[in-house]
Amino acid sequence: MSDMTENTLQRRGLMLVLSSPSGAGKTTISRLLLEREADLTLSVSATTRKMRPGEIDGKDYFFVSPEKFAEMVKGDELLEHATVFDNRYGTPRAPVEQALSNSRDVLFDIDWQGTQQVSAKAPNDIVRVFILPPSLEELERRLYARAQDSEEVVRGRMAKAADEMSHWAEYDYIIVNNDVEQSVADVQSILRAERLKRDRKPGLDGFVRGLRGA
Ligand SMILES: Nc1nc2c(ncn2[C@@H]2O[C@H](COP(=O)(O)OP(=O)(O)O)[C@@H](O)[C@H]2O)c(=O)[nH]1
Ligand SMILES: Nc1ncnc2c1ncn2[C@@H]1O[C@H](COP(=O)(O)OP(=O)(O)O)[C@@H](O)[C@H]1O
Repeated sequence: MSDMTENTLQRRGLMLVLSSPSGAGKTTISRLLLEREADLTLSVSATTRKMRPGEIDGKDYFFVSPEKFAEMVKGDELLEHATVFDNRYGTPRAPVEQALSNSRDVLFDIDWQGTQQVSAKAPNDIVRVFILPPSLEELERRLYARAQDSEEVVRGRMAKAADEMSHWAEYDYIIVNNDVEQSVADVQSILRAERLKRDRKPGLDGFVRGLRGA
């Protein structure tokens, strides 16, 4: 008789990456997802950018000096890192490894550069979702509606949007963020299906052999 305990079917945690041009709604979607998915942990990035009103150090980002960031890179403490809008961003490695080994899924809000690096390091564990705005006009409206960036910053982000969006084909799933509730439901569907994938359940072979009486 093979062991048919839940343990046999425990799956490896997966790495769910959300990318989008700035202002398309990634942060909004991520927050709702984290409220609704108990097994999902956010990877909190380190960044050298300034804190925005309402942001919390250690929750939204680890806000660090350029010197501290350079130290983290040198000490190989980051799983990936990149420069975006003149600021440096990176994913601390240790919390991600810990969450995955505890069978938790990890949510990453990182850009295409970071996605490429994580894809190269963990091709079997990564699930990549790209979020598009319904239109360029709406993207601009959302950047202004957020009202946290100056006109100059918004112009810079709009100029960067086309560049970011040129990487859409490097992602597994594409969501057009018209309606937040629909977008969150779509990401939940992706998560649900990906969690059921055969490859994520190393104990499946023994389990099925047991069912077949082999
Ligand atoms: N490669 C990488 N990109 C990151 C990381 N954290 C955030 N980003 C990206 O950096 C960009 C700017 O993020 P942010 O300053 O929060 O602006 P926002 O996207 O407008 O909210 C976004 O595209 C994020 O996805 C990270 O750890 N690594
Ligand atoms: N589907 C949507 N419809 C309308 N406004 C949205 C939608 N998704 C996000 N927003 C708004 O757009 C702005 C940018 O969203 P945010 O989540 O901060 O984007 P990002 O993290 O991609 O930069 C915020 O003011 C947010 O409330």
